Amino acid sequence: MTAKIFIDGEHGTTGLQIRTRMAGRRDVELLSIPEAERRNAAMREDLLNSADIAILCLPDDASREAVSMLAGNNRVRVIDTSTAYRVDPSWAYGFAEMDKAQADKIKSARHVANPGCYPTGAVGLIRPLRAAGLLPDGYPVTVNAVSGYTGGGKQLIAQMEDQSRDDAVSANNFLYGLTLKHKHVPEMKVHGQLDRAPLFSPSVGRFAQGMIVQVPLFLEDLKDGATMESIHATLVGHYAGQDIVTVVSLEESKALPRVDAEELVGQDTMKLFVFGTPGGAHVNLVALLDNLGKGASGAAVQNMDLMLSA
Ligand SMILES: NC(=O)C1=CN([C@@H]2O[C@H](COP(=O)(O)OP(=O)(O)OC[C@H]3O[C@@H](n4cnc5c(N)ncnc54)[C@H](OP(=O)(O)O)[C@@H]3O)[C@@H](O)[C@H]2O)C=CC1
Ligand SMILES: CC(=O)N[C@@H](CCC(=O)OP(=O)(O)O)C(=O)O
Repeated sequence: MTAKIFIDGEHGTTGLQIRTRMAGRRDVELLSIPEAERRNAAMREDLLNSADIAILCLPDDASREAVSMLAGNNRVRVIDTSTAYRVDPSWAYGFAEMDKAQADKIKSARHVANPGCYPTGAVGLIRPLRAAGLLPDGYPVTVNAVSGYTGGGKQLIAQMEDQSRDDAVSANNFLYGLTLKHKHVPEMKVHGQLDRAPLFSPSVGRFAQGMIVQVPLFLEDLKDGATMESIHATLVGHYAGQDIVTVVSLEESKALPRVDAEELVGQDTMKLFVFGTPGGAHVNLVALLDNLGKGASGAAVQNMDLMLSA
């Protein structure tokens, strides 16, 4: 049977990338809204209610509005790519590799919240260490990251690419979220299973897609005896049995002169690294992904496929 999919926000950055990934597929029929009508509420409501799965690629408020347009409809399933429902316990968190039970939760869910790009990296690094008891209660977790500028959607893309605009950004690399209240902090805390909110400092570089997320750790403040090797082995064990999140071997990581934020552009996978020196005092956990791949559109398609496989 062909599943009817409506991408609300299909003409935006995330929506377009989902459409590209669906091209040529025979198992799905895309319901589409003309670009000029993208904000036509009556048309959107009609299309949303006609879909088997609605994928929302909208700002938070518009996502909430779309969900309210489906009130009373018990049939349509929803994947929301915004921040609106990511810590809502009645929504399944759409990070299938997060733990062994998550893929089945997504398969059977009516409502799936697609993770944020930065939390995909941060939760991917932190959660296995919390689950294994290596990262103790009270540990002050910090998360530093750089994203390609498509992470900021159409607005930031225009500011970075069109220098004639009044609000053009000329910087090649800038820090933001300087109040340390970024909207991804609650999501990192809840799904990273942290008891303290992490300190999160994001930045943007002058490249379209790609992302590096870093979680540096002091070994002496982890569970007694934690080493670079035991942390690496914990990550390897956690991600065994699937091929979307890979943990790079310590040998391979040791030989790397640098990590390129754009390495996984166009791919829907994520790589995790453990950097440091054997016997040293510190490790740096690093996640590498495409903000629009495993960080958004790739993950949404992965979640859709899980839901369709139920
Ligand atoms: N870009 C990324 O890397 C990631 C994005 N996300 C999330 O995905 C969602 C979409 O982001 P992104 O694609 O980057 O954003 P864009 O700004 O590129 O696209 C958003 C789209 O939604 C449309 N839209 C806005 N308001 C409404 C409304 N009230 N009714 C109907 N359509 C509306 C916009 O139309 P218009 O052109 O008229 O504004 C635009 O087409 C956001 O919640 C974002 O946070 C999640 C992870 C990563
Ligand atoms: C570079 C940039 O601006 N990135 C976005 C996050 C992109 C993302 O993950 O989006 P949502 O969580 O909104 O879905 C930001 O920091 O707000």
